[in-house]
Amino acid sequence: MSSSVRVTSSPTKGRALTSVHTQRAGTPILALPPTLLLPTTPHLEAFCTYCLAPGTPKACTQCHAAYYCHQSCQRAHWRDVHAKECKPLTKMGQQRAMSLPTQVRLLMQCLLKGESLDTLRGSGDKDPDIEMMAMAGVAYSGLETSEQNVKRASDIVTKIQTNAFNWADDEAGQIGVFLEPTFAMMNHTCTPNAMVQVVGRKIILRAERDIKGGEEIEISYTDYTWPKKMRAAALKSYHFECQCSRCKEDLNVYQVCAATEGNDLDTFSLALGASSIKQHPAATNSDTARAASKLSEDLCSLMKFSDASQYDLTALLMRLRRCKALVEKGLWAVFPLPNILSEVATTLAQHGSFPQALAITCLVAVSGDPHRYPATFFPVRLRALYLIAKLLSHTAADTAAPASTGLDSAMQTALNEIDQVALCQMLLMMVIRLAPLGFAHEWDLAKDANELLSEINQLPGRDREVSLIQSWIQNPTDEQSRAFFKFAVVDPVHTLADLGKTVISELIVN
Ligand SMILES: C[S@@+](CC[C@H](N)C(=O)[O-])C[C@H]1O[C@@H](n2cnc3c(N)ncnc32)[C@H](O)[C@@H]1O
Repeated sequence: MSSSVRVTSSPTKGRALTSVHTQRAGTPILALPPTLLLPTTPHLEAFCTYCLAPGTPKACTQCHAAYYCHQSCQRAHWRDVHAKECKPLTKMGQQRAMSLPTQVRLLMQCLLKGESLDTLRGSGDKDPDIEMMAMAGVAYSGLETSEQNVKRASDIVTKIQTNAFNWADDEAGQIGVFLEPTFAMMNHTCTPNAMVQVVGRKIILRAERDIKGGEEIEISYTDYTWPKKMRAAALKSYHFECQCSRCKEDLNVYQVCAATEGNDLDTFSLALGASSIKQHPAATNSDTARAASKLSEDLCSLMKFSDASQYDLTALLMRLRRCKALVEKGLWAVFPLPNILSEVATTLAQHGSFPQALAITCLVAVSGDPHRYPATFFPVRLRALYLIAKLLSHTAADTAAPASTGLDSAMQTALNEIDQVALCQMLLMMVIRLAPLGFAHEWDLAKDANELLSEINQLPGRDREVSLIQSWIQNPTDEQSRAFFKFAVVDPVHTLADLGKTVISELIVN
């Protein structure tokens, strides 16, 4: 166990992980490889079985049920577990192996590796589903289905259910599960002080706000922006009822954001100042607050968690239209609106409608993300910054051509008035600066940002702008830097975000 944390006990939650020292918001507290890691069954073919990198990995030529992005991953996975699981998977046939529930496949890995997850606690549940999974895992692993083996396997299944966490890809969302004994000591709250971030094949525990020495480190096992009922459903397999303020008072994202302390909400934020984001009517007016929570509950079934590559614009727009009440009330941060808007932006970009995608992405980045995730370094927020930069690199060519017909005039005027190059550079520098300290070179998003930044930095004749940008990134909090950041980043993104509102109104009407 690292010297920065220790295991303590909580009167109501069992064991807990506690911070030994004060940790500043954003600091990586732990970085560990997972003990068990697997893409969930629907994602097996699209993510490397060993490192979970997205792409078109190649199947193991024996079992065709494990996929690798590179030979090095295949070799490492072979040493880790595949040497033991390949034969049983081959024996059951590709079709059955590829449709095994994720928990059964994890159980097989435990049984074949002789991993009993000793230090972890299970629920001790004995329901028929658990027994079925245990029987299947034992039989598929080639072990005798004796009472003793099935009992041991049932125990492992309940430990997996209680201690495995979701592995989230920056782009595709929750695509895998992992288990790691120190991480498994952390309890849940929907108002966490820490978060788990995936970098390469490592899991990083990062302070989400300032944590004092002796304070319990708590993470959220679900996306805490989901409405209460949806969070409760996601927590069901952990067998407890969350007693946090977000749950007890059914607070919406604006109310939680208004109560958030211990974060620098201003530096590197696209929102117009910490005080303004805390003053949203859904935080200050109880009727609007209740309406926000109610609409979120009513609309949560609209969220599909589909594969980003398969968005269907017509179906997506129908879902967006159902969110009309949220749009009309300006509740841009309330689930599922920002999630659907991000899907709409991705789909529009896939159809080549870059200006519209840009405007919507800016709207989510200024009016959704800062309220949903108050920490400026939250990966969802950094991904939006990168996307804005990427989309600007597409629209820049359109604005450069005076006879462009691809842009409507308001967008053309707005883009012409912006120094798009400086904006891109500064957004990308924010992504790199806000990556977990010491891991920027390993984190895919920061690597992509660095690559795009290197291309843009080669543009000639920009010495004056480059020197202003350099002094801003070195001293982002001094008065001059703040003014420059507002002028070069915050104001232009807000102008584009306002155009995003028009784009959405048109999409809802048409
Ligand atoms: C990943 S483990 C966390 C460590 C656990 N407390 C232990 O003693 O091993 C998850 C389990 O911790 C307990 N737990 C986590 N968060 C809780 C909370 N907010 N309230 C009550 N119990 C909680 C539940 O029993 C849950 O199934």
